[in-house]
Amino acid sequence: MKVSLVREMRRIDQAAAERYGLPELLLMENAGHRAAEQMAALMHGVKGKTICILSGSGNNGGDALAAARHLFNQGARLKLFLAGNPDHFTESAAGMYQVLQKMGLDIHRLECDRDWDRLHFALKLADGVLDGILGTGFTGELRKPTLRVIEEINAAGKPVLSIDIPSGVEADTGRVLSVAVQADRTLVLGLPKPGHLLSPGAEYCGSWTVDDIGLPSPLLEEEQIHQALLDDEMASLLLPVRARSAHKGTCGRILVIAGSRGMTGAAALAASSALRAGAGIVTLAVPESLHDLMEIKLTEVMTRPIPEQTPGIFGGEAALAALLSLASEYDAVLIGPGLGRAEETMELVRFFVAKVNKPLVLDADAIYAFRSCPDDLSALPQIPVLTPHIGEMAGLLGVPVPELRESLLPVVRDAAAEYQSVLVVKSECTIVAYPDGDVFFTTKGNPGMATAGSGDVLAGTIAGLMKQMKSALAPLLGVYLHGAAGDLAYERKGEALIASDIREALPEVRVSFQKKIKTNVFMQGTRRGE
Ligand SMILES: NC(=O)C1=CN([C@@H]2O[C@H](COP(=O)(O)OP(=O)(O)OC[C@H]3O[C@@H](n4cnc5c(N)ncnc54)[C@H](O)[C@@H]3O)[C@@H](O)[C@H]2O)[C@@H](O)CC1
Ligand SMILES: [K+]
Repeated sequence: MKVSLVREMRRIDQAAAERYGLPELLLMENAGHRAAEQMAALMHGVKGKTICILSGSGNNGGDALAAARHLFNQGARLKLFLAGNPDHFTESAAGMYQVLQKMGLDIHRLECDRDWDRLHFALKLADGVLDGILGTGFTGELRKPTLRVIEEINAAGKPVLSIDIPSGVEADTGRVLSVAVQADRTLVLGLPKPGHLLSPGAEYCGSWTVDDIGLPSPLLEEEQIHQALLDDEMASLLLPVRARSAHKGTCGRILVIAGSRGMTGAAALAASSALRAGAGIVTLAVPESLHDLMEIKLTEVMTRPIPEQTPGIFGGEAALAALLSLASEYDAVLIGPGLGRAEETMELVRFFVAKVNKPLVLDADAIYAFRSCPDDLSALPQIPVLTPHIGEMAGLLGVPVPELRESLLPVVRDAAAEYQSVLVVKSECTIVAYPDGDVFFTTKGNPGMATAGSGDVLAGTIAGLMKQMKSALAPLLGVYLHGAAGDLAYERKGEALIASDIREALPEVRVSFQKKIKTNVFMQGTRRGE
């Protein structure tokens, strides 16, 4: 499913009217009808229940006013408030407002203290709240009265359904500069927006469902929209099917360059995750003094000692020559987990990646190696995949983390183009950005995955997939499988999950996903046969 920016959603809206003859009022009516249905689901029926409806004067308010009519028809008792100016109603919202007036429904304005008291008590007595104050038309800081309404809603603690997006969340960025409605559910109209996915906005949405409100599907699948969800549908298209004639060589020979004294675990996790992702052969290159230890630690992963200058860390010309010669025998290379940040190691990383011409994943300290020279990334012989967490991404860009978070999507998109790299930026919602401008948002994952080694497992998973599919697409499937494995591990271990639990859940996720795909194909087949 695509993810749309506000201007793209407006363009879709306009095209629906101009190219398909679907007027805005009709879409609003659909949105209102769906919102009433969702409200009934949230409240386990609305008949005889009191619902407090907050409407703004934009089209988000129009949706709420349309919903009000349906809820009234279904026997709900309504308390309607206008958190906006009736003189500023959009044409469609004004249309919905007039219908309610003709039905004899009172809509209270919020002007004097008595009005605010009325709102306060209505919220106190309500069984549920419908939030149609602000939608995609809102950016920046809230005006004072709107801020007060939202604070009243949140303080009441009633079940809340937000229409399109919780009021106060900026749709393009997920920013919440003042406050936002804390929704239990959000009915997303048309397509999800970045604000439903990125923090902090995502945390205000509760569970969300997307409804196309009757918009023609060709508009929702437009090629000009360059954001998409990394969902089951996309993963099922990406998942490679292994040929019966496959052997370990065809499934990928992956070289992992990782580890230093004190960080051998990162190396072991990354290498073994590459195998769990289905790679045929994985070799872990480590500084020679750590080699014997790694041989004991790992069974299926092969190990190679690399000459060292300083015990237990990578560095020096002999190491560079050894790594380049070794890499020539492999299909893809992962460099970075647990390398440490010694200057000789950083130098080795920069020389190595400038010379190696293989599908390449740079993780952790290998990303740090480019901190003072990120532009060098664009001159590499390959388009590397970088897997920074948000702090590492901010470090690479030389901006503070809060600043990066505020405009994560455009900044990461620009950086991917500028550095000619695929950026996998890990956070509550990991995003994958390609140099051509395409950006993908994760739908899987959980807070339990914020644990040491989780990133090593992801880097290994991506590298492990690189020969099994088009290497440029491996980050997408890798992020999806890692997130899904993390969810499975979370189900079993909760917040006590550790990185190897994610790795060990990878096979099960892949098997169950393969089964699902087969069932779907089978069902499509029988439907076609009918
Ligand atoms: N294709 C679609 O997605 C459709 C969208 N519709 C709805 O239309 C919404 C967008 O409508 P609009 O563009 O009219 O915008 P909104 O209704 O989201 O917001 C506009 C209102 O917000 C107020 N506002 C703006 N900034 C403010 C601030 N800082 N503090 C307080 N108030 C502020 C404005 O005064 C205006 O009244 C969507 O979110 C959705 O709910 C639907 O009506 C049907 C079709
Ligand atoms: K809203």
